[in-house]
Amino acid sequence: MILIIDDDIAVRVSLQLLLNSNKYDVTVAEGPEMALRVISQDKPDLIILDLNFTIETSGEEGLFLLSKIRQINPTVPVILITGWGSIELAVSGMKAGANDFINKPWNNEHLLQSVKTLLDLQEYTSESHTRKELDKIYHFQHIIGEDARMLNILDTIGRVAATDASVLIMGESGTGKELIAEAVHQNSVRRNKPFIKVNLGGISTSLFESEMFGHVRGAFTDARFDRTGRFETAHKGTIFLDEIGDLDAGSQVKLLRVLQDRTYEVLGSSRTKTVDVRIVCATNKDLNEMVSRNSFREDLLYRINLITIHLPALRERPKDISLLVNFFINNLKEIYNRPSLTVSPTAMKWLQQLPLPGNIRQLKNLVERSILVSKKDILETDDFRSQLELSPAKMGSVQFPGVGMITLEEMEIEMIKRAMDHHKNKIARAAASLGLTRSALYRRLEKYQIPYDEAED
Ligand SMILES: Nc1ncnc2c1ncn2[C@@H]1O[C@H](COP(=O)(O)OP(=O)(O)OP(=O)(O)O)[C@@H](O)[C@H]1O
Repeated sequence: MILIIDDDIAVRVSLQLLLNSNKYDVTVAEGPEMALRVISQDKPDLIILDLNFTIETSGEEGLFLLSKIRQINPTVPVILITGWGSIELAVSGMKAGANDFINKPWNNEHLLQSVKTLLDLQEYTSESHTRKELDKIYHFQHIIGEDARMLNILDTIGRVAATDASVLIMGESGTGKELIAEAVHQNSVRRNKPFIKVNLGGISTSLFESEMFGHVRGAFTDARFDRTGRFETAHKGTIFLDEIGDLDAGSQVKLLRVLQDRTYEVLGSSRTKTVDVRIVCATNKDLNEMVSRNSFREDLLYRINLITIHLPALRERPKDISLLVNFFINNLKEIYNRPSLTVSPTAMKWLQQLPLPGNIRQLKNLVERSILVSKKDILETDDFRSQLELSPAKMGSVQFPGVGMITLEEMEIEMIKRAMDHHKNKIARAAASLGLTRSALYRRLEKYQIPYDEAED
């Protein structure tokens, strides 16, 4: 049963009709007292709460009621209804534990989609599965990983793929965000419809609208032909918004509007179009931190993060390194027609100790380059080491201090401290990442009196 809480009879009736005609049982409550009674006695499956439910109270009473609801039932999904002018109220409501918010006047399709998504999500309870079990239920063919955190992630995306919940994938560059986004689509009912990837980092502010919503001929000086926007191409399928943290403030508002109402206008045309898409976003930026710096809109964050996946860096799951290396080798064996290719156990151990700031992408490139350069069937540490030294990822993000700012010795001390810190004082790993032997690292730790624990070796 769905409980609608609103003091406006017109809202109650129209929501009730809409939900009834879509086969949902509905109970209505016009005030807090009745609402709390229904929640305690009848345990609704979902609640729709109008935050501005008494005109004089500017939403305070609604927020208070929400906190009461959460005390009685911490898990029942709550959808808030707010006016466009009170987006801050919606954000406060999300912080207080609501699951979604809809603006008035609402779009029926969007409201029904939100109701269905939240009810579907409630049905799934998490339990741990082995990789074998997951592969029996879902399609994750190209995703390698057996680390417990990866299994958890695969389990989550398998379960939520069937719903229309928005998914936000966070993780460093090269950790497999795009692969996970594709898996969400492939495991959903939308799998036979388009999967459209848009790299938001690569779209300039001036082109954002025309790229995303399309334009008609003559909409602006260079618009010589009609152009179909990405949302229209993705209709009925999934849109993957990559690098969402790179979107400027103006484009954030435009994106928010379409995610909010599922409607947009093609540039140069006054017709409003409706779109039905699943939203999956990815970023390697910390969006929460960006919200606190006011460089990312909080209401937009709440629109995209119903489900958030944090992909671990490869160095946090070193056991997956050997699985990945074998997977890449097996693929490349066929491509390069070298059936006996393999990696020596020592080389495999060495690879597992690498910090790999470029994550899986860097490992994949490293394996491919090493195979191309070495003509041997059994690849040894040196085959990989020589290629790693040429790897752009190794130097990519390094910023050196200006000449005269720091001595070579100070730089060496700093790098050793960082490596020790990064590898949690594990001497062997820190040494490998610095390109030193263990005894060479010990000598330097002694020389510079950097504290270490031999038991950690
Ligand atoms: N779990 C995995 N198993 C096998 N291959 C993987 C896995 N994760 C990533 N890869 C491969 O690593 C490369 C990088 O992955 P992907 O592009 O998905 O990363 P990303 O996190 O989206 O990177 P970026 O942030 O730079 O866009 C791809 O070639 C992908 O096929």
